[in-house]
Amino acid sequence: MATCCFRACSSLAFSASSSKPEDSISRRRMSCVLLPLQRRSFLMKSSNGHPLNAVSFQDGLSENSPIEDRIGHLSESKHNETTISITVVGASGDLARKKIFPALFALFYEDWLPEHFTVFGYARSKLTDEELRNMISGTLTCRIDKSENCGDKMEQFLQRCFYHSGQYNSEDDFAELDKKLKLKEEGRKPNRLFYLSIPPNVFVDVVRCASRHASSPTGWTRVIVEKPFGRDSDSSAELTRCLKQYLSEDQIFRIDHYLGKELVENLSVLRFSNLVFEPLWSRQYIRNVQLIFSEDFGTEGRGGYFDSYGIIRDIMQNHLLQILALFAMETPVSLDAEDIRNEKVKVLRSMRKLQLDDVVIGQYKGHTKGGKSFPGYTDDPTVPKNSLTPTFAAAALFIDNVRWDGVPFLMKAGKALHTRRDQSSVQACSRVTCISEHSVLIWIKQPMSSSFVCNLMKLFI
Ligand SMILES: NC(=O)C1=CN([C@@H]2O[C@H](COP(=O)(O)OP(=O)(O)OC[C@H]3O[C@@H](n4cnc5c(N)ncnc54)[C@H](OP(=O)(O)O)[C@@H]3O)[C@@H](O)[C@H]2O)C=CC1
Ligand SMILES: O=C1O[C@H](COP(=O)(O)O)[C@@H](O)[C@H](O)[C@H]1O
Repeated sequence: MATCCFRACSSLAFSASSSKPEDSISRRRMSCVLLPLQRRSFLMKSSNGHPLNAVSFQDGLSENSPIEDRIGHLSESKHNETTISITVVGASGDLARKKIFPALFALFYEDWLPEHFTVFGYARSKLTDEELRNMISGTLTCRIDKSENCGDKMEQFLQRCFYHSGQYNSEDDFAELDKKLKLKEEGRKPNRLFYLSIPPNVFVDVVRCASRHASSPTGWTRVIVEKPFGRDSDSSAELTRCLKQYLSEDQIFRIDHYLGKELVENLSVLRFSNLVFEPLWSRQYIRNVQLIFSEDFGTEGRGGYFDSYGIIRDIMQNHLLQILALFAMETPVSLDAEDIRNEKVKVLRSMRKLQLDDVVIGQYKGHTKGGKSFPGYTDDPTVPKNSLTPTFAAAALFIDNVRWDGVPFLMKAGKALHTRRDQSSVQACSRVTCISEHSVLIWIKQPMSSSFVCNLMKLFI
């Protein structure tokens, strides 16, 4: 169940980041969303069994009234109503700005948030509510099918966004956040969601502080955790152990947003629902598989997170490995999340231990092109000058099973490369018929309509 929600949530949250109108959020995918927030029907129940009733949004007493008065007064009339408070922790950062706030706006625009909800940004940076709104308003787009009243809707959404500055390990700061949340919740039964858009080394601090001082007293409390989940197996296990001191497993939603890319979601359907592909999907016809992540911009101020992890932990170990597993797995018993996960695990367990000789790493340097200068990785002020963190890596991986024996899975990932960012692709090339370069080319970042190119002539020669 949790996996289903996490996949759906990631698709929902991140499909909102594109500015292309054809990327409209599909209602099909929304039907399995992490936040069961459909305003009109509210048939789904939250994890603690409370229904998410429709609520009305009224301001109640004036801002100047004491908090207790406001809450006390309102709770008489609203104690049966439910509200949701979404706190984006790390609100000043790249992910929050580019993807999370736009995704929340898209939900709001499409009426998928309950009538009463509040969004809080939380980070150490000192910002006012207005500064947060200015920051995020630049990334909100009306890329949804109909863009009527978009400006009004943006304004309404921004008015529901607030900011609280605090340290990630300060219980006092989270207690202050709790007071502000209560004020906005106005006596309604609150459900609270914390989206951890921060480097993993502060996950546990935040979860400790939030669960002790800012969890919902009567509704559910859930936490979305971003990858990477630790630096290695030991730290990943330790992270899970620590999180579980404060949360039960069904409160934790782990996200890999590449699973939400439309084509990644459709990879299983492509394979298992099209009889033409499945017989060709093996060492017999596929010479190699390439998974390429290529961005034409660098860290741009994200060194605080990136430098401790590097490109392998940022992209390869999670996004690309997830795609590899989906690409290579055997037919699952069903397309249910658990069944797919079981098949993916089998692929990962069949993988040969990576040899150093099969890996290349690098770091981008500054250069000048056409009179314009491009900074190197260590020119980024958030990166230590002597950093050796890789920003590029390429590796040849092998799966030692009957289907894939001897077929290299080539992974490449890099920041600040020459190629444009929409050139991530999965390539498969027929062993027998690879006259030109590609037999099957799957674009991950492109909209569905132009993202799958299949040269049937070559496949069937
Ligand atoms: N950027 C993206 O596109 C994606 C990112 N992610 C994941 O999201 C998480 C955040 O990524 P992103 O937003 O890019 O990262 P950022 O570097 O932008 O960091 C987010 C915020 O965390 C705080 N921060 C940064 N470095 C540190 C540090 N060393 N210690 C404590 N706080 C710090 C900063 O806020 P302040 O100083 O104000 O407290 C910053 O604004 C990561 O786990 C990443 O893997 C996942 C998918 C996509
Ligand atoms: O997880 C991450 O992904 C982004 C790229 O995501 P995309 O959806 O825009 O392709 C990457 O820039 C970032 O470094 C990484 O943390």
